[in-house]
Amino acid sequence: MAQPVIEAEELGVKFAVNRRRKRSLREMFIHGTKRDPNAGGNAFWPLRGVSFSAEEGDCIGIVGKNGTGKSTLLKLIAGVLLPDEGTVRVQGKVAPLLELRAGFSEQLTGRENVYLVGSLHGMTNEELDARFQEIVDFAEIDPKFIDSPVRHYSSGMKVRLGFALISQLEHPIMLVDEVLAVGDKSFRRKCYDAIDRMLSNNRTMVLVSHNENDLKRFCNRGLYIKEGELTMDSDIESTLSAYNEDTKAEIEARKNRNNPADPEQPPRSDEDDGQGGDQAA
Ligand SMILES: Nc1ncnc2c1ncn2[C@@H]1O[C@H](COP(=O)(O)OP(=O)(O)OP(=O)(O)O)[C@@H](O)[C@H]1O
Repeated sequence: MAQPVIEAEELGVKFAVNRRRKRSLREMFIHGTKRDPNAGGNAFWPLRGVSFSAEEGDCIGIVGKNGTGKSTLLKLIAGVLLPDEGTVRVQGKVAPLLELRAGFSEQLTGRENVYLVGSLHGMTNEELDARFQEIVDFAEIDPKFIDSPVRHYSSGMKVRLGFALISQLEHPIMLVDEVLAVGDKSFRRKCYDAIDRMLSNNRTMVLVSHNENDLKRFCNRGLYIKEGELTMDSDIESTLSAYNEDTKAEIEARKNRNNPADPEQPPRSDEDDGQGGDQAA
């Protein structure tokens, strides 16, 4: 039987009170060695006891409410965070499309960032020279901006340049965190084509998204993370149904709480589902 390309066992990470958590080299490179300024509250486990494995060619969608640990899971797979419990074993190189802003240095120009981040991911200068124009064209960065510091770029420009660069990597595993939500319509179409191309090469992808259409389009499997725990690992349709059911039940419960069966009480008009416009709910 083929070895899984990603294998997580009882994976957990803790954000601790007033204690410097172990940081990976990459994390230190991105954030420096400063203490986490938010490390003041109680210790908590954003993610705990997560076990799953992915085979070559799998495209796994991760769903769940905001703040339930989806991005944290991707960071653990990418090696950007180190687990406090359990293990994650990854077979092959990882192309991470997450925290692109953190990956790019604001002071450096678009060109410098492409060379720096590309080389950090193992591309040679020759490869970068050969692909540079293609990357800039894909990202639709106006040539007059490519030598400006990235801090002057819009968030869409940064994500486009990040996607254009990372999608050039031929690594067997891709981790994608919500980047499809950022680009405009025409850019999204190009991203879809690029992802289709990557998946047709039997690569493995893990995608965090709140967009049900994207999840259904690409993923064969779905993981549902609820309050830091993996509550479902199934086909994407069943996983989305379970998530949508829970969300519906939660909205109902909230409505009932805010609006108990009291004929005197007028119905509230400001209900929302608390998902900030999420489409997967
Ligand atoms: N570096 C950190 N230090 C402290 N807490 C953190 C850190 N990173 C994430 N968290 C917290 O961990 C929890 C999980 O965050 P995570 O970003 O994984 O959620 P998510 O499911 O990806 O959310 P969203 O759907 O909003 O992107 C949240 O409560 C978040 O505030």
